[in-house]
Amino acid sequence: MLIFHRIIYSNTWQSPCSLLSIIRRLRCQFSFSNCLSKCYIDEECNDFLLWLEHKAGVEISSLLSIGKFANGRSLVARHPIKPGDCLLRVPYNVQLAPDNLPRGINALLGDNVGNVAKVALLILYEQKLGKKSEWDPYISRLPRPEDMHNTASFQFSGIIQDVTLENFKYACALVTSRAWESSRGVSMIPFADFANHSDLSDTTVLCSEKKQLSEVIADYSYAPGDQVLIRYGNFSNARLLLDFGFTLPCNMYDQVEVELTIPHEDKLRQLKLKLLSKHQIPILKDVNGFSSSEYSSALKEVRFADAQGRGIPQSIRAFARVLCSNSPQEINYLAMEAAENDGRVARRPLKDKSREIQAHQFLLSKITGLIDEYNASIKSLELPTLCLVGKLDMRRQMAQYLLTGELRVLKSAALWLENYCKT
Ligand SMILES: C[S@@+](CC[C@H](N)C(=O)[O-])C[C@H]1O[C@@H](n2cnc3c(N)ncnc32)[C@H](O)[C@@H]1O
Repeated sequence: MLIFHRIIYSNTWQSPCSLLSIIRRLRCQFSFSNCLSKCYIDEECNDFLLWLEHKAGVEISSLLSIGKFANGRSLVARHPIKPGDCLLRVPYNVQLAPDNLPRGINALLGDNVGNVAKVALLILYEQKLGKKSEWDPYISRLPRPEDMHNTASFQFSGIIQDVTLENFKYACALVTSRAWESSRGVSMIPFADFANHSDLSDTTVLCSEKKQLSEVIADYSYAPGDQVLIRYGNFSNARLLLDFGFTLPCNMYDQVEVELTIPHEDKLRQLKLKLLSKHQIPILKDVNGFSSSEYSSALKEVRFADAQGRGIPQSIRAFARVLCSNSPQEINYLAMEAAENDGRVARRPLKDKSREIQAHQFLLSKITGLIDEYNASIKSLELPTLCLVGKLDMRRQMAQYLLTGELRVLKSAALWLENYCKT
């Protein structure tokens, strides 16, 4: 996956000033200032900014420089910054996209080669040119393979000679973790790609087709030395780990994929499956047309345990109601009710309260089972015999953040379900 950007349709785009954004701003400023003491200016990387400005023929940023933090390089305020200031502006002509690939290589690529693979091949091509590459000051400052932790796997197309599977994987990981979706397919945006991510930041990379540039506008005030964090997207820790090689200690976008299945020994299985597929609950099929679970849905943190709150997704509850029905009459009734309303099945509480509670207790037992599994996994990471150092210890911490974040989501759902069953 890639980083998302927003397209600017006018020159006066501003982020909405909602209560959420005010809370985010306060929390962001707290987390920015937390990083201050650990920042060092990366002089070598700032020579690269001068080179980029020279290549672009325009100023890219007068307010930011590249600093070194505990979690790698990042953009840092050079001067006081106020909301609305333009933090950086990178013209399209100094961005790397699939159309930068030399024609000779492009001609060898079939239609099946995607944009990420094309930009990855472009990076490898420029890397091979070394100092002769017009992009060398940028390419040589990209992270090395040993600095990366992405867990995504890739298809190898074997297009260019001397490109090994290992360095192709590395180049694809570079692209997925630091390129933006763009009108040119996928674009590496030098300098902007030194910005680190925070789930709490409202700041994103904006893209103006009219001005042919990408820009970042400040949403907050910064003092010199503050780290400027942007939001790559509303990404869970699982997604961050897979595509970017890091996780956050408390990620507000964490979610857990819950899979439910109708047992094969259930005599009403076929009737239930028919009802579900007829009424907009998609039945999952794997690539071979088989399925180990009939239903899967993303569970997000339930912020208010109060059973009256929005609670867990309606579609999961609907599936549980169908799953727990125990007579053809009950199933027919659900079909009839769906037809009489908006066509969606089992969206209303079952008339028989004890059956409604049963369906929710079934969900609660599933989630409690998952909680036990998560607790066991977290415990196994704490074993004193598991003596990990350096990179491995860092990866252990990433796994811990991932598991504890998902456990938090599961616990919030379990609490909501308990309250629902009680009341
Ligand atoms: C777009 S680059 C940002 C610049 C990068 N830190 C560097 O040194 O070049 C994205 C990468 O930065 C790192 N990163 C970004 N945000 C982070 C965060 N909040 N915590 C830890 N690592 C982060 C991850 O390695 C990620 O793949």
